[in-house]
Amino acid sequence: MSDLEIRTVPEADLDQMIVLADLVFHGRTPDDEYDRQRWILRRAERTGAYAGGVLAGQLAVVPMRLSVPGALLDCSAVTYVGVLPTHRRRGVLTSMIERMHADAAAAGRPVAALWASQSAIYGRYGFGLADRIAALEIDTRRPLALRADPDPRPLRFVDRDAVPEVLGPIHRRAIERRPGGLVRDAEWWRCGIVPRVHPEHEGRSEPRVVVMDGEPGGYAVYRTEHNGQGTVHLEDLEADTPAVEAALWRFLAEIDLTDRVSAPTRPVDDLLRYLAADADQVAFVRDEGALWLRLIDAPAALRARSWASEDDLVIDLRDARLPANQGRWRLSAGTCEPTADEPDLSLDTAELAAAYLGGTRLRALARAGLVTEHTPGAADRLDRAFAVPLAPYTNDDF
Ligand SMILES: CC(=O)SCCNC(=O)CCNC(=O)[C@H](O)C(C)(C)COP(=O)(O)OP(=O)(O)OC[C@H]1O[C@@H](n2cnc3c(N)ncnc32)[C@H](O)[C@@H]1OP(=O)(O)O
Repeated sequence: MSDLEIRTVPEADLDQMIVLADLVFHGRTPDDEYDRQRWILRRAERTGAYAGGVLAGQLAVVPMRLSVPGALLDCSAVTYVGVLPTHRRRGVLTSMIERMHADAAAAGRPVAALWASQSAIYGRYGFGLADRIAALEIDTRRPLALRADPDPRPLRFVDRDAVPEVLGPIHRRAIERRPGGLVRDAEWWRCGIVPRVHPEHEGRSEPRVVVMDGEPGGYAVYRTEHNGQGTVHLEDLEADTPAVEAALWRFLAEIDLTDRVSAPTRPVDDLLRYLAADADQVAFVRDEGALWLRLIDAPAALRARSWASEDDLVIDLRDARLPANQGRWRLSAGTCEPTADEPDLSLDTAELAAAYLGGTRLRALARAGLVTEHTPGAADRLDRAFAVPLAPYTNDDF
């Protein structure tokens, strides 16, 4: 590490960041994607590890707001992490994470979040896997029979320019109901979400956006593909009510010249699994880790989130990297105060982060030996306090 300098990446080096990302992720950013990548990086706080003027490592933070139970919190959304294969395993990532921790604390952001390329990387830095996404496949060779009546109002297509204004309020209501979402401003809708390009989109249509106007409302963003078999690839769907949601699923299932809907990034408690009259028609093909969360200021994060029970208990929190979080805290709705009382529960900050959005049970972590109960039933009590009506869900690519 001694030959490396950790400093902010100037705007002049943005293209170097894209080249480094291509190198470590084994890809090639298409020419028409460079502008969008530069746009993301310009918005970001950029950390570089320079070896003799050459960018050998990088980490970007996009300041965003994350929905947590009952609140929206300022969040460091960490992305673009990479270290040259010639410089790996010398502590470069660790140095960049330390800087990210310090910057997030200085900016007063209580949490940081990321999508991990590999699960083995981020636990050591205090990140816990806070939510998961499910992949659904619908066989639409036969009509999609539903157990509830779809909202009969008409749907309409939306032009790309109108997306922030029309979809924005629906998405905002969705993330206020369900933790794990990120607030999307108009620029993010325009550049970050709808036109996003992935290699897997090759051969697929442009994103199509369909909406049911008014309140309750809802929208779906999807692409189609016809390659022997016609497929509808769903990217995003939010609805205010089950009836609107049913109408959107019915629409997607009935698109002519297609016989399959693939929805790879749905909530684990997606309503369609319960709405479908023939459960075999909707296959739950996979679930995988989504958002990793880091409690930068654990007391502030704990005070901010709502509680589902009237209880109070003492936790003994370990945090090797952010000592301000460390110690005994008495928790109840809206409070997190230091205490000298004996703890009911001891746990590491990564486990608390995993449980924070309500998507991971402390009871399960205690059974796995990752959380220690000093008072029998304490894990269940904190689970009851952290309980959420809808499973946390993140479908924001950053
Ligand atoms: C949010 C995102 O952007 S996720 C994308 C992450 N980037 C990638 O996966 C691209 C390819 N990989 C890389 O660029 C690098 O290998 C990185 C960024 C994952 C790691 O960078 P490095 O500088 O090598 O990490 P560093 O040397 O600080 O490692 C710290 C510790 O993590 C461990 N570690 C790092 N990467 C991994 C990994 N992929 N799997 C398991 N352990 C790992 C190291 O062994 C080391 O452990 P130790 O402290 O017990 O010795």
